Amino acid sequence: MAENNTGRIPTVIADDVHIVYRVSGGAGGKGSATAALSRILRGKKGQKQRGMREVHAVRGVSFTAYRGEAIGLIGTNGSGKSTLLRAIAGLLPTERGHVYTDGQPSLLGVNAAMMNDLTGERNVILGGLAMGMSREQIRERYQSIVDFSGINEKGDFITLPMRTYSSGMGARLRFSIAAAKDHDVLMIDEALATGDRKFQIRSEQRIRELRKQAGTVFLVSHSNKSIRDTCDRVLWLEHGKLLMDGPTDEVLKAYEKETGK
Ligand SMILES: Nc1ncnc2c1ncn2[C@@H]1O[C@H](COP(=O)(O)OP(=O)(O)OP(=O)(O)O)[C@@H](O)[C@H]1O
Repeated sequence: MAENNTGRIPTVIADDVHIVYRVSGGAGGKGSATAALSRILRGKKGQKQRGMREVHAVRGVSFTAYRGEAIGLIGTNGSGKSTLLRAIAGLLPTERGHVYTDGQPSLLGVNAAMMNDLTGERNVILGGLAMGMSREQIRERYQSIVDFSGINEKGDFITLPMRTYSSGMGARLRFSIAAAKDHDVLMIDEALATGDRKFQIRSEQRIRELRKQAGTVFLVSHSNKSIRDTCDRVLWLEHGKLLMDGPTDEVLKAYEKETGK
């Protein structure tokens, strides 16, 4: 993208973005046996289903993110933070409005796909390949990824299947693989909350480095401290709407006043 007249380079532009989920939910709930049975009885996939419910998760959000910025996303549970990130990553279609991005943003969520039956070691290789690193780059960075994750601090865990890891260990490994690469736009969804404090400090340091390498980082977190330590700008979402967009201190102060935390 071209530089604008302020000299800053935009990396993500969200223009009046609306995201709507469509959920088929009968009286028994979408996961129940009766709901499944009624879906089968209703027939083919393409048919319009009765009882389809809409969740308007993001409602007219607009902002521009620039290179070198670390932007925190805050808001109470269900306010639309993860949905907005998934739309920026191109994983969800917009109902209305547009998202423009410079390059392919990488979304790192605590649920990022990893193969639980494979060892941590194999997952580093697969995860690296999935993020577009070459085999050579993965070989070069392998040890620093493992060291950064701290997985081997208490024994040789990296050669064990990932299903034997605690949720914090899995999240740390995912973050370490993603952070080994320089990203144009890196989006982190709550990854920091699952690691212990020592790991959080290391990841915050890495986020600051990624920013220096001219990328843009988005961080969804319920930890105001993580946001304060890493972000210079904060977007506050509530009920899918952008309530505030401004410098970290200003927005967090208003958020803390409103929510009491
Ligand atoms: N897959 C889905 N199908 C239907 N509705 C969904 C789906 N995912 C999220 N929602 C709904 O969209 C709204 C926004 O959810 P989202 O996960 O984006 O919020 P969030 O701000 O990230 O919440 P949290 O802080 O709890 O992680 C909520 O009302 C939620 O119920």
